[in-house]
Amino acid sequence: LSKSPITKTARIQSNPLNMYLTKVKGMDESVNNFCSIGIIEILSSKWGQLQESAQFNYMFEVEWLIDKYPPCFRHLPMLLVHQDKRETTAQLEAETAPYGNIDLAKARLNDAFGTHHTKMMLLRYEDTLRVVIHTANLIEQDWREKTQGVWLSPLFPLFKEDEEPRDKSPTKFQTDLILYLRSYKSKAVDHWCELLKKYDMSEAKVFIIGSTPGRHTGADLHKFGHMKLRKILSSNHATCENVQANWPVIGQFSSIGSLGAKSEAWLQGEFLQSLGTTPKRFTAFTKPPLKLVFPCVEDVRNSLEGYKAGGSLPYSDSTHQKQLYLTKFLHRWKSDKKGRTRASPHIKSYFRVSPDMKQIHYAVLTSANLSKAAWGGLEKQSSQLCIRSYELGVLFLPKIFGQQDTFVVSDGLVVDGDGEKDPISFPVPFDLPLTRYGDEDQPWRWDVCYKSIPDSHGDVWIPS
Ligand SMILES: O=C(O)c1c[nH]c2c(Br)cccc2c1=O
Repeated sequence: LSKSPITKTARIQSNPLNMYLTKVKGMDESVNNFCSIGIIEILSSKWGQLQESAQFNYMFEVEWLIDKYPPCFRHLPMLLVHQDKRETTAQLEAETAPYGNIDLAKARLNDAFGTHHTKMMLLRYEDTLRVVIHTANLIEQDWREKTQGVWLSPLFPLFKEDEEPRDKSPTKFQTDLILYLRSYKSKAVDHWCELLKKYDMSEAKVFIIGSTPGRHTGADLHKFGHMKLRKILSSNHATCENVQANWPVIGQFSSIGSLGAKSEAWLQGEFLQSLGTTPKRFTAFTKPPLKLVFPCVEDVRNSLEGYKAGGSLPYSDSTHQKQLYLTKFLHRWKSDKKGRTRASPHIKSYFRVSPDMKQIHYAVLTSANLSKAAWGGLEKQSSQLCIRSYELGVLFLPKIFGQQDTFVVSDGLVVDGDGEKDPISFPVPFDLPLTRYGDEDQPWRWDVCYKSIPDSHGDVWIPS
């Protein structure tokens, strides 16, 4: 370790979590070297000879996507899984018509409030398969100047001929991913379920947190949404001696739904109950502090994209006016330590941290914004969970990664120690401690005019 007494460099394992942030165009290398990755690298031929792939997402630019694959892979079979809405289907049918190798699969929705948010790539190589769960739409602007999150699975090997295929993951990753995929009830998606079964996923160390539209009850009550998270956080996988009731829950997202007239209705009710669950039996369930991270108008105005970044932050004023209580929970998007303050957030991440913000009990990377449609709303005396959208995320628990109790928060001064015993730091996308909204700060709303102060491009924002 360095000799000089002042610079404390902690030996921290580099990236055993396989958790990345997306590269930001135009940012200096230090930003783009810290746990960063781009779509070209994800799809690179360095991982092996691709055979076929599936892209689950919400927004697609087909020509742009094809161009991100290595030329030698662009003719291979590709499945695009998208939401079953007229305009999306029409657009995709038109854009994929010229390509004979691209098939489409619809994710049926039960109602107009549901969305297919899930962002996942399934990449099958000659004798390995990779799962990528992330937060970016398959459009150029989502991968250029925003902060997005990407979890890369290991390259799962095929089971050997004489091996009995079974879920060897310590987190039941394979079982839960297939259960989620079966909910599409789609032949094309079922093809991938059959493929996934052939791979040894013992190295998958994250838990699947998926949401699928429906009213989940009985044995399914804890299979999806915030109730799945509650179930895992109450299991011994989540045992953590250090965690206390006063450890805050942090939610960070790029959109907010209608959460009810009072915070106790859902936000500080069932949602915080789930995210604040621990295996410890505290006397009564004491609500932990809740801190929310969502860009204020100034954060958007000063971003690399300027007000246009707000086009991907679809929080509506009419919704906000019904839940002004939210403002007291809100914190700004600030990421100076990672040089990402101006890279507007489209990532969604949730944490439980120590009051001094140096230890992390758990981390979630997901497509799910702060909404009941995504996480689910309990009904019928909490006997059923109503979910409207498809969402997919992964939960990181320190124990599964061989940590004693928690992940640590690296303040950037890290040396790539790869010793098994070195603590693991989680690449938290924003600065800790958090920065509260100032008295004059307002949450960004995409249907409000901002014309008194021009943005970083000299533009104003006049929503149509
Ligand atoms: O989670 C996502 O990917 C998104 C969901 N809904 C959106 C709307 Br509505 C308008 C603009 C951008 C998005 C978006 O990015």
